[in-house]
Amino acid sequence: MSPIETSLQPLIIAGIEITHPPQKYLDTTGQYTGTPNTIYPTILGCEAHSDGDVVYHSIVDSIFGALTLPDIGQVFVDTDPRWKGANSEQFMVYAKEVMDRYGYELGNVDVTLILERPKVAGFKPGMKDNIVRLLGTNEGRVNVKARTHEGVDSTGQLRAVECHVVLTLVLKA
Ligand SMILES: Nc1ccn([C@@H]2O[C@H](COP(=O)(O)O)[C@@H](O)[C@H]2O)c(=O)n1
Ligand SMILES: C[C@@]1(CO)OP(=O)(O)OP(=O)(O)OC[C@H]1O
Repeated sequence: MSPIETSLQPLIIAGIEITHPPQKYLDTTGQYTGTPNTIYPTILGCEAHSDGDVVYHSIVDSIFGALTLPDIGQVFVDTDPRWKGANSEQFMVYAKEVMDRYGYELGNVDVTLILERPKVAGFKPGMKDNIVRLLGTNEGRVNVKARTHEGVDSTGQLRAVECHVVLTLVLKA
């Protein structure tokens, strides 16, 4: 993540644009302020080749992993101009198609988003709805959690966002 003036795109998480008031951003490199360890307010954006949707990318990678397939970066190469600024929904659609083709459906999925700020509690229902829709499942099988990194390392300093996904696939009858 970085100030939106640098990222040139907003923070998109599980298909939701995370609109928010300026957050206190700690730049330990001094890249933006010229002064290391300066805290200053900024609207955050996501630096990525695509729209950088960390939740969608992590779910796609988990599906590929469960099917013992190559990872998302091998399937959607991050130098390919087709994915520049791409809406990551299409990666989810593709992963669902692959899952179907292999004869599997979602068992359940538990997403843990690690993001210091902004707070995302109000966005969780929309995130969940999008995942349910794209994986062709129901709301009893999808969980979205969030937590901070308690100020520690690049995630705690708002320069990064992390996502852990635990997912099961079930062979279709
Ligand atoms: N970006 C975030 C991070 C966390 N939350 C919610 O805040 C609660 C407390 O999180 P801690 O890491 O401080 O324990 C928890 O319920 C998270 O869901 C959030 O909304 N946005
Ligand atoms: C899907 C891709 C495509 O460029 O998205 P990126 O925005 O580069 O994001 P990342 O999750 O770092 O790597 C996966 C890429 O394959």
